[in-house]
Amino acid sequence: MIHPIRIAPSILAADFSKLGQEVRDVVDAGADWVHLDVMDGHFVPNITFGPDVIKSLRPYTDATFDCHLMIAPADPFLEAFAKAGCDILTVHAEAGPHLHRSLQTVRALGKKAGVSLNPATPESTIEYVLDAVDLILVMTVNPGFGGQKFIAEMEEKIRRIKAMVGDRPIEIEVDGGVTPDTAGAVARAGSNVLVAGSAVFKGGSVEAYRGAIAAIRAAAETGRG
Ligand SMILES: O=C(CO)[C@@H](O)[C@H](O)COP(=O)(O)O
Repeated sequence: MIHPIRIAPSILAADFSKLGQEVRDVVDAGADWVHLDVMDGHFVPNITFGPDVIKSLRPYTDATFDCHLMIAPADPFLEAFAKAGCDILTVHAEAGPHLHRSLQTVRALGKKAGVSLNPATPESTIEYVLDAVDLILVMTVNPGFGGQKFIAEMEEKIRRIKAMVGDRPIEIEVDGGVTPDTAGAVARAGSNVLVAGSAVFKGGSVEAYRGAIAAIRAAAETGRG
């Protein structure tokens, strides 16, 4: 199944003193989804925000809230994130022993279920949950921080995941070091959702966001074509 290219700016790189306005601006600038990086200081060595902050951002846009839960355990918090207004809830394959149950819980809450893989985690880890997922998030950096270098070896992993997914209607997302320079390669490998934090927000204005999103989209669409 061919999904459209979607650009999902990560607000991890936005100005946290005016997050609501940043969310509105980045959607006005052409973002398809808003990517929300939830970090717990335990699963990853950084802390960001939780469901209350996401709930406070919800009125700023109707765009899809793509929530990447870098927390362990995730299960006790899934309902709170669903109620906060997340549309997609992505849990890490490494975050708990009962991945299939976590994914089932997300769908039972009426949300799209995503699974994420750290760079060192092989794609075989998710072979038996493919029918329980709507999205696979391939980390192209080690999670925890923005502004890191894209790990080029992940292109092969994306290709393998794309082949494994086959005709299933699963979106393949990449996250970490995505810029106009790397977008073509990840789209060619088979991903259609591109998360970008610093490459989008570094400009600091709506016009700069618009230019960065357009450049990433053009590179991805050209790379795919
Ligand atoms: O989940 C993460 C980091 O853990 C990402 O969403 C980053 O925030 C992407 O940032 P850039 O590499 O695009 O700056």
